[in-house]
Amino acid sequence: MHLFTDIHSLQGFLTAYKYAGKKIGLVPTMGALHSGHLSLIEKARQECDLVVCSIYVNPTQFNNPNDLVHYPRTVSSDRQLLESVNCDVLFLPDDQVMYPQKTLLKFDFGYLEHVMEGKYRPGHFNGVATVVSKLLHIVKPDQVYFGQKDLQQFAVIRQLVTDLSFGVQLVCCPIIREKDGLAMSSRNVRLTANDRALAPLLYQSLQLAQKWASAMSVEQVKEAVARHLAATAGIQLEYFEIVDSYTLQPVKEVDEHEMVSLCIAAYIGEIRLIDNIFLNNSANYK
Ligand SMILES: Nc1ncnc2c1ncn2[C@@H]1O[C@H](COP(=O)(O)OP(=O)(O)OP(=O)(O)O)[C@@H](O)[C@H]1O
Ligand SMILES: CC(C)(CO)[C@@H](O)C(=O)[O-]
Ligand code: BAL
Repeated sequence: MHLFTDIHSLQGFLTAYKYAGKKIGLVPTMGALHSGHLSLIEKARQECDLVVCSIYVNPTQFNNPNDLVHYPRTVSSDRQLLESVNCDVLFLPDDQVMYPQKTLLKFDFGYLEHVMEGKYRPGHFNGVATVVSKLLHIVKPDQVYFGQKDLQQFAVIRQLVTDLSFGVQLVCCPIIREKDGLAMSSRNVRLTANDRALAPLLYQSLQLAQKWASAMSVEQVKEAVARHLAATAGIQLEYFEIVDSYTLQPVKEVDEHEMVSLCIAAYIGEIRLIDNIFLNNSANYK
């Protein structure tokens, strides 16, 4: 695997592939890689001639400084994992490379960021859009791969890519889970043993809500999920929403929308985790 830490050398390397008409796939990550990330690399491996993974813990998307300081960083095992799935290129920039000056960019994603992650993590999507724009400019991939776990991020990036005519194809990959249903996440390693035992409750709540949604109103399902989680000390629900999978806006009735998702965010002890499932019609989400 080729390792690049600066933009000039990376672009020099990629030029030959672009001239030869090779298809380039980009998988942006913040490292501390797990099988969820590797599934994105593997999908890119199947569909592209050259697979580039970026690892960069992007400070501008962290609304909580404590979360940034404690974000797991495991570069040497990340490199081994990337080798194991035949990733071609690792782009590993530092803050000076990505932000040689304080960025003044401001994005406004309107209604897309007034709910859920945007509401509870002010400035988060501005930081995500900034760094994803930079990565797309730097690598100029044909395809870029993201996980459904960050569903709202995917919707924001869809808007960004169209608004700014990036001309890249977005690919949304399914959520990879632990055996007990917990969505894989880099932050899971920060859970205490007790909290790790509680964490599968998030996915269990989504599954219950999916069942309840066939017989109850949206409001009743939301209340039932809140009650279900309130019964467990150690879990603090931040939001549970039933949303249109594209606009991310809360729905009043499930039947009025072609694609609906159930989305949850909660603190398990000190650690904030998110998860979601498609309620219906999950095939071919783009
Ligand atoms: N369990 C998973 N299954 C599939 N894709 C995932 C999973 N977890 C993360 N991803 C995707 O991997 C990409 C990089 O995510 P990131 O590096 O933030 O990892 P993460 O596990 O989501 O970490 P954290 O949630 O702690 O920020 C994103 O597109 C994200 O949606
Ligand atoms: C897309 C991303 C790599 C941007 O920092 C990050 O938000 C993530 O890992 O989902
Ligand atoms: N996976 C989303 C990155 C974040 O939580 O900041």
